[in-house]
Amino acid sequence: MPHSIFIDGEAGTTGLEIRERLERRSDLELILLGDRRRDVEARREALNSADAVVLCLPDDAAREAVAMIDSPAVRVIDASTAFRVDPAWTYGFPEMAPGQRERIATATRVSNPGCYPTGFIGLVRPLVSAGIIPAGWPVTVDAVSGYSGGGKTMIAEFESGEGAPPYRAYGLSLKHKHVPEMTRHTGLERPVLFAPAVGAYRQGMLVEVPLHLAALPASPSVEVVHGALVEAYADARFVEVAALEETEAMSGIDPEGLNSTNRMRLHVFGDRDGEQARLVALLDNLGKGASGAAVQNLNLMLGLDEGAGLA
Ligand SMILES: NC(=O)C1=CN([C@@H]2O[C@H](COP(=O)(O)OP(=O)(O)OC[C@H]3O[C@@H](n4cnc5c(N)ncnc54)[C@H](OP(=O)(O)O)[C@@H]3O)[C@@H](O)[C@H]2O)C=CC1
Ligand SMILES: CC(=O)N[C@@H](CCC(=O)OP(=O)(O)O)C(=O)O
Repeated sequence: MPHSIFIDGEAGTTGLEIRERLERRSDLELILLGDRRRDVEARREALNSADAVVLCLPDDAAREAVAMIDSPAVRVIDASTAFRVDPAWTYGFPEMAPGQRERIATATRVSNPGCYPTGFIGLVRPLVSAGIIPAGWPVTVDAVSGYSGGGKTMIAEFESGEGAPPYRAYGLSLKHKHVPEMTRHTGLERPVLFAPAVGAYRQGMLVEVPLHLAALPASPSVEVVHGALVEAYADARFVEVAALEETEAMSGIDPEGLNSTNRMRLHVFGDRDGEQARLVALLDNLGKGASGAAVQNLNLMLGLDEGAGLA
């Protein structure tokens, strides 16, 4: 019998992309509310009758939805920021650490990572674990996202034709909602300095961590940093590390390069005998950064092939 799945927020940016990935599958059956999607009683019934629910809602609405679930049998994936540093929830980044995939598979509450944190944690956590970046190190992350990262409201702003800028730096208060998540799940002790920006293109992102290698305790080379990432993701299906030869031949990197996939590619730029490196993650904010990751987690929680329905 197919597993029944309810996407709360089915008509939003993230919800629609999840729906597209699920509705062509015969092993899953979607509970769709259509015009009744804002009807609290209809949602309550769907939230309690599905085998698994994926919440694609703003934070407050996600908290309310979780409070509406009485059935202990329902498995929950939340795409919002609400539970990403909540110890009662399992962080849904299967490639993040040994054993994480298994923890997700047996969890009833999984928080789907943010798009920027997926790139940042993907780049930095293995280096902290390997002792290359000390836990107390001050770390900076710069990033640019397509405007779909801001959901329906930002899409409307950029597609209205009413003068949205080609590029906008934001997060200028240094209190972006992703900072606690980035800090917690890398093992860093100081809040990460996060400098995000949004560009006038729909989808895809670059997340970059500049490193002064010579200032780090062991003055690691570009090859040592790259080697630690290669080792961390040796068995990963959706996270890859570009070969140094490939990276060295690149003169630019397109944030749209992995759009419509659930993949993330990590790069280590810099001279092999140099003192600096630029670590850059490329991903689709709506792929591995949101909807693709949610489907990957759903597959794991239902005991299915991790990559079912994913490119
Ligand atoms: N966009 C992205 O790249 C990413 C988004 N996320 C997270 O996913 C979640 C959804 O974001 P996104 O899809 O971009 O947002 P959108 O604004 O595109 O969609 C939000 C959806 O939530 C529904 N909704 C809003 N308030 C309520 C409510 N009180 N009760 C029921 N439904 C409600 C809306 O319904 P209606 O259709 O009726 O308006 C809409 O379908 C957010 O928490 C966001 O932070 C996570 C990673 C990346
Ligand atoms: C361009 C843009 O505005 N992006 C969003 C983040 C998108 C995202 O990942 O939101 P989650 O918190 O749900 O993960 C922002 O910076 O708030």
